[in-house]
Amino acid sequence: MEDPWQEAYDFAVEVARGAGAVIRKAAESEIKVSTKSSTVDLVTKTDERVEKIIIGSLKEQFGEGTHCFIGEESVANGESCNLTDKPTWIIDPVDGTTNFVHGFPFVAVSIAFAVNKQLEFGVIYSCLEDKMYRARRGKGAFCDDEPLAVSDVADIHKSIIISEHGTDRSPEKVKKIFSTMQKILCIPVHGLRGSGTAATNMCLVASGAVEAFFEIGIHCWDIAAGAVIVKEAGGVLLDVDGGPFDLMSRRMVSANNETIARRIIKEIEIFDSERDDAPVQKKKK
Ligand SMILES: O=P(O)(O)O[C@H]1[C@H](O)[C@@H](O)[C@H](O)[C@@H](O)[C@@H]1O
Ligand SMILES: [Mg+2]
Repeated sequence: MEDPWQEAYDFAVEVARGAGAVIRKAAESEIKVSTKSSTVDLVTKTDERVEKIIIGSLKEQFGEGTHCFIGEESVANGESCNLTDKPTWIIDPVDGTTNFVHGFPFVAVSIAFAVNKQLEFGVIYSCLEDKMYRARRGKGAFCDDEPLAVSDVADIHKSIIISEHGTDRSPEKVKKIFSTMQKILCIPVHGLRGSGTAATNMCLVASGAVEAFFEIGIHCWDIAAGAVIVKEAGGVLLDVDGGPFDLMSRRMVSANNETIARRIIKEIEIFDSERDDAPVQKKKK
């Protein structure tokens, strides 16, 4: 078959749009909040409901047996987080749950699709802004129907860099995060930013609004769709140690070019973050 995944890509766009409409509606009512890995790792009924809607629609369309699913809330409820060679959907139903809870206006639905562990496409619907970002491997990245291109800034002094604080507040990690940010700010760069959603941050790299986004502690569902979008917009993805990007490693630098990425990497104070695909019995509580 010449183009086996086009139908899946088109369907993912429609599913993401529908999921975003559910989130927008839910944002109008009272939001009940629970916590997951820490007291600042928030989850709501909407996260769970939207994930069920997305996975339910995908299963109905493509069948249960042939496709696999890695979803943020399913993993939180004990399902496996192993990426195999099978066609696999990687889903963050509400990226930016803290923003959603507080009414901070960046919340995204993130859906990616991988085959043979290679990301084939990514769809990110920034649902409060009503912007649909999408990219297919080898076929370009778009916001709505406009092609996306990363910024051409090569001088770090003329850049804006995004990072986030994540949801692990152990003092030694927070210290490293702030020390890294301080060093980057003092390069100096034009500014540091953060939208509160990794998916949206990657769209900002892809659209040229910022030069880079890096984070340690994110999960595969936060960045899988964004990884395709950044790459197809002409950007680069690296590990925070300068090695190749590894989707399951929970760390990443995405940038408009390698010069900017490697300049940031020089300043990053790396800390341990257990891999998404770590064997379950070995996972720390
Ligand atoms: O809002 P969720 O889906 O939990 O994802 C956020 C993640 O939990 C945080 O660690 C990151 O800093 C945010 O950028 C994520 O997008
Ligand atoms: Mg997320």
